[in-house]
Amino acid sequence: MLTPSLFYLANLLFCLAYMVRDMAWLRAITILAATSTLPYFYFQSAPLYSAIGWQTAFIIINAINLTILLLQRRPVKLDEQEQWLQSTTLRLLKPRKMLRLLRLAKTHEIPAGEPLIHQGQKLNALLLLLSGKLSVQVEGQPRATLKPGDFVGEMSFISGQLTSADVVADEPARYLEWPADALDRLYARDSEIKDALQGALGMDMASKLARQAT
Ligand SMILES: Nc1ncnc2c1ncn2[C@@H]1O[C@@H]2COP(=O)(O)O[C@H]2[C@H]1O
Repeated sequence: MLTPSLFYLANLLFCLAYMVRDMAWLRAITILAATSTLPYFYFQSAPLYSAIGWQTAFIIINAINLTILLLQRRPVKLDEQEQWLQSTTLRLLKPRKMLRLLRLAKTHEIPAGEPLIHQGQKLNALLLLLSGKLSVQVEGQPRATLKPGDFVGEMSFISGQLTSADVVADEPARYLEWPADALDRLYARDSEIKDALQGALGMDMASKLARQAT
């Protein structure tokens, strides 16, 4: 009597699993449901080993995927600089995605007075200023000042054209540099990062326009 009831319960659990939208819950309930079928198959007049084998395979597959999902959902630890980026320029990216993006970047430092970008060059990179101050000049005329958290070289990165201005360090500066081809490869692999980074670039340009208007 107990085993048919367990089998009935297992099927109800399968129904519930197919109703939930969260993948971790779906897998957890499926494991429970599949486990509940095992006594029913075992305590038949002749144990149904083939059914037991298949249910065990489903349990193992779901358990492996559930473990991977839960590991991916662990909270991530961010250092001070990462926390700052997460609350400012890269806030559209989830922390784990942001770390994935940051792993592709190299950090550079330049002294005051040093040029970072020459007008008309093929930059093939996207930069993000971490500290210091940069001035943007066209034909020697000042156009804008860039502060920590601003992207640099984003115009040529987006358009694929040559750089639109000279960019010079007003004070010692530290910045991140992503090679454009590494970002292209990441874009192809992870559309969530692509959408979030494109959103961040849009917000960056909007804030530069707003600064220019004041
Ligand atoms: N008017 C502006 N305001 C702010 N930043 C600018 C301006 N013009 C150019 N830049 C920056 O200077 C960079 C020069 O290279 P890019 O054209 O790739 O990207 C440009 C921007 O990052």
